[in-house]
Amino acid sequence: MSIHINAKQGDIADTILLPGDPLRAKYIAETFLDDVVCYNEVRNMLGFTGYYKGKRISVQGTGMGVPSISIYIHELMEEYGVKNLIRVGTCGAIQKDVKVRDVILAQSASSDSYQNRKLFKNIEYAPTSDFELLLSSYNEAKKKGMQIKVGNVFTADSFYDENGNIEQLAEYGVLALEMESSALFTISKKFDARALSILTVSDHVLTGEATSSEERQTTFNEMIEVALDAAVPFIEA
Ligand SMILES: O=P(O)(O)O[C@H]1O[C@H](CO)[C@@H](O)[C@H]1O
Ligand SMILES: O=c1cc[nH]c(=O)[nH]1
Repeated sequence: MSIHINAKQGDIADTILLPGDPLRAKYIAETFLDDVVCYNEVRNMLGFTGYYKGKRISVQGTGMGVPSISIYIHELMEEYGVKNLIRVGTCGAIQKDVKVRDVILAQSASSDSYQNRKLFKNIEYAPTSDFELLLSSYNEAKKKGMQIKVGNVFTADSFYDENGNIEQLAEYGVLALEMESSALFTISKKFDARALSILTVSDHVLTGEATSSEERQTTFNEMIEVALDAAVPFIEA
């Protein structure tokens, strides 16, 4: 047991999907996995382990923002030995050619979070996803005929940001805003684990367009299937 996850050793697979929303974790487990066991209900941050195409995999809600995901991934890697972590989240697009419902593979994550500045002091550390997981996901998305985007995302510390510099981020190639990937990429490196974020564009920050909940469900399914199929080659048992 760890402070925020009351699973026993061995309850959590070495490969895990990480949605922000714990109910998305439940949806993924119930829709895509077989022989599912719920291993965590602490704070309702649900975690499940089951089988996908015969391979053992877990799915765990992380909550919203850098502090919340940092707690869960730290405990998953330090206490339970998790080795492959794939965030399956939503984001807001800030480029004209990135459309609502597109799926983005986050190659890297810029951020205004203070966490890495505190950690690295004067160094501008560049949080980067795992290349092998990125490549595997890209190939799976192409196999499924999806228009996948790959690039830098922005991990924002505030959802409602009065001083957000969206235009400059867009000018410098950032594709979308979300709230967890920079911490996921940074902390996973420390634990010598692989990490990637796959994000569905739920809304467009420039135009205000947003998906309906039904549409989101279908697009989420594409993202989840990419994540699961990309993860399979990395699962040992
Ligand atoms: O849909 P999730 O995975 O929670 O991701 C996005 O949605 C939340 C904000 O609404 C933030 O956590 C952001 O990163
Ligand atoms: O963090 C997020 C998620 C969706 N849309 C946004 O603008 N920000």
